[in-house]
Amino acid sequence: MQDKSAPEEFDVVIVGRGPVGVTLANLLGLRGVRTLVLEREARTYHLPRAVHFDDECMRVFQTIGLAEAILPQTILSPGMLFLDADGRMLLDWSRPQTLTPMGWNLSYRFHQPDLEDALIGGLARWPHVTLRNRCDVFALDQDEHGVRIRYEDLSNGRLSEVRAGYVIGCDGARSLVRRFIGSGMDDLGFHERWLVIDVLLKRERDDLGDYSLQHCDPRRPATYVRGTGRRRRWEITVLADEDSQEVAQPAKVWELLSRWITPDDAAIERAAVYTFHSVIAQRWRSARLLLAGDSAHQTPPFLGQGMCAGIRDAANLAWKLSAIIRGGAAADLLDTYQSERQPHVREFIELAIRLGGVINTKAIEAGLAAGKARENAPVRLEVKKPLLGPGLALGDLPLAGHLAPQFILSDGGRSDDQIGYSHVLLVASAATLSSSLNPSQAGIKILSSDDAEGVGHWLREHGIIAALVRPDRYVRGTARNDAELDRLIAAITPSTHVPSAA
Ligand SMILES: O=C(O)CCc1cccc(O)c1
Repeated sequence: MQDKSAPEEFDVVIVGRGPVGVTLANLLGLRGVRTLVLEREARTYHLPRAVHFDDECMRVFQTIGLAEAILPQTILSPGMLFLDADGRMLLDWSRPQTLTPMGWNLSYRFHQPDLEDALIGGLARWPHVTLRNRCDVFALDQDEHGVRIRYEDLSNGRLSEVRAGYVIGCDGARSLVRRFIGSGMDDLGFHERWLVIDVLLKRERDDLGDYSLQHCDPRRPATYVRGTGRRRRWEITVLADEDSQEVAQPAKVWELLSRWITPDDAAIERAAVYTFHSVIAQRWRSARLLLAGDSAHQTPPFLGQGMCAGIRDAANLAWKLSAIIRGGAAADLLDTYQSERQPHVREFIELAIRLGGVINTKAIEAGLAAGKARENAPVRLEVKKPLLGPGLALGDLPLAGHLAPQFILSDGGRSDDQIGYSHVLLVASAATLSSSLNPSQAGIKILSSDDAEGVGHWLREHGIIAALVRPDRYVRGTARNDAELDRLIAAITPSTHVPSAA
């Protein structure tokens, strides 16, 4: 008979029910990992925070089977224009309106509460995933077997404890889990107060446009972002001598908005001063405690990449956790989490800071290495996706650490749906594999030109005969010849593959 006083056991406890925590919970749910999400607040925070995500994020939402639920809640972003104080275009960051190699559009705008509802709704599919709201974690004690998590149920003041193999802090900028890890923060130097104003238009205002706008007026830089439906956001710099509370008062807010809208046009949903930081935690892991999302890194918003970085953390981390918990992989697999993700997120934060420099000073050439400004023409900005940092990628091989594309299957479907959240070996023909090499025995799926014609084209384009792609869709390694293919398959030890879900 079970000892009634024994605490409940989970494989993973996630602290924080924001988009990063709940995406992670869905990924772990997919892999059969027993997961508990503990959230301090009662229900979805009803005000918007993040407003933009990219094609890679949508691919993660596809992986957890929620892209179709999320897509109707989004609008496509045509991009962002940087204008000088006289309205002349300095920098053009238009986005193609076609599908990218990820199989999705490059840029989506959304209302965060809608996204959170879809992600939280998705948890109901996993009987082994539990969400507890109004549960405030206050203590984490690690021993060699796991972590003891103590929390207060804020609805009745009752203290409870559970045990877990791992605790992931998706608990935001002021993370409690980070405090228990004892991590300091590397400061990348950008800390600015901005007034963030969300409004609901009372009537259509097509003249405001669909592009996001950066008003690079050194006197008072400002950002405009078109949201979904009638939602619009302005972010306006707070000047050095201004008081954060006073500048957020309705009269002052309307004064600042007056060049674009008046109270006849819109109602203010929220106006609050935020300090945008650029920091990265020095330690993302201490044994069984890990960080993901804003607890690990914070960026100025100018690239719209803050939440995206956290979703990437979740996609990188979940398959590694499940390989350890369900596949018997060694725990040092988790050492590759920070080493891979930190340089990647750092590159995005540094670019966002440089963009912030453009917005503040108009100094395009100083701010960006994006090409020379042509006479009377804006510089075009193209943002390249960074590479994964050092970790599992077989770095001396082509494409290692890059994202692999998603292919259209012969039956019209999408390759990620066939592959799932698993490793896959891309080969021109399954016959390429000698009988002694059997990746499927190691739980690795195989996708060939027979399944999707694009596979062969892509391999030829890069001069390779095979590519091993991880569950988070990053290329782990490739092969240019049979010897390299042998090496690639040998690298897929049972310690790092993800077993099929129960
Ligand atoms: O790329 C877009 O359309 C919006 C990105 C964004 C979101 C929020 C603030 C900001 O400065 C940029």
